[in-house]
Amino acid sequence: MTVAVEVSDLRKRYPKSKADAVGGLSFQVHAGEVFGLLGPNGAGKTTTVGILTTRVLSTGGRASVGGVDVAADPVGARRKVAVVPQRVNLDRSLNARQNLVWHAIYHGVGRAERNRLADELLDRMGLSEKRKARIDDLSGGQAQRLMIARALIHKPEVLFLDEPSTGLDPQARLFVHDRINDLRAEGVTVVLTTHDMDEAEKLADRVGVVDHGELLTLDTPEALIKSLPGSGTLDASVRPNGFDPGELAALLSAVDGVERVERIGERALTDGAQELRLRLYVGGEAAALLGPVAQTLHEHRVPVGDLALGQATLEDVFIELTGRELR
Ligand SMILES: Nc1ncnc2c1ncn2[C@@H]1O[C@H](COP(=O)(O)OP(=O)(O)OP(=O)(O)O)[C@@H](O)[C@H]1O
Repeated sequence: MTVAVEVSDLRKRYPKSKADAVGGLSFQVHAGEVFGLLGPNGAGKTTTVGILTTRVLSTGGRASVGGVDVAADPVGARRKVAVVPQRVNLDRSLNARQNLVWHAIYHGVGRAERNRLADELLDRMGLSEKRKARIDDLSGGQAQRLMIARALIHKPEVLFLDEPSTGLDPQARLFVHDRINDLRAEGVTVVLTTHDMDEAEKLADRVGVVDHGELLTLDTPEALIKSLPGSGTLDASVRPNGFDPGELAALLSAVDGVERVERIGERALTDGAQELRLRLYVGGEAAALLGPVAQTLHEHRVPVGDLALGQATLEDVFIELTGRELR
């Protein structure tokens, strides 16, 4: 197994800051995998990617891409990587195709090759008809696809994608996901930062969760979900019938096999009554608890609108690790 990205006891403290933005982070990304870097706002993801793409200088530890130490050889490291930032940073004085060609020139790609690659990438990103478009005339999704095309034109070994589908409509999001899967099939290593847990669960081979500049966990999405206490769930929609949510949660937590209960929402029913939605995390087979849970609610005269089996998700893992507080 070849290592594409290596971060070892990496640290970054911004000038005048009292705390480390990245505080001793260590992980490896394998060549050819899609790696999800997850964490709440301010966790240190952008700073870490900034160091790996040579835009931010670290204050301790080591970081390398494609075997090149980013601090010792930033020029060499830049050849190995490409980054698709969250905000559009295309050159507005150039049209869509010219943006690709100029980027290729910057990276020393020969004339015939860069023209061929620009047309091929425009086609692959569904932008052939927009080749002469001004940047300001592109939609958010088209600009994002053009930035991915630009990133790929010098054939990077590692592609960093910062929040690749924020602000995209479902079609554009699926298109970007398909292209990420294509890149994996071609052996390009992809490091994805995202707040979208569905996206991470669907695309990433492994994910690392960071918070306060430290790595909390790293594994495949499936393994992380399995490791969650109570990875099977039961979702119950009930009319509280005088019980407050805490009392109902306590009632259901007392059912043998229920590990914890979370309130996931409420809504007003057409007759004006409130309906409470609760998620029960269970240790064993969730289906075996359908009967006991229904029985407990029935005994306490709590009407049940719906009781359904579910499965914990990466979002549950994320919340369990990083808490519910706003950042
Ligand atoms: N240029 C800077 N100067 C000072 N502090 C900074 C700077 N950039 C980031 N920080 C701080 O470093 C910490 C980590 O920020 P970073 O942007 O790396 O987090 P993040 O995980 O990418 O967050 P988000 O999900 O919101 O993009 C935060 O506390 C942030 O306020």
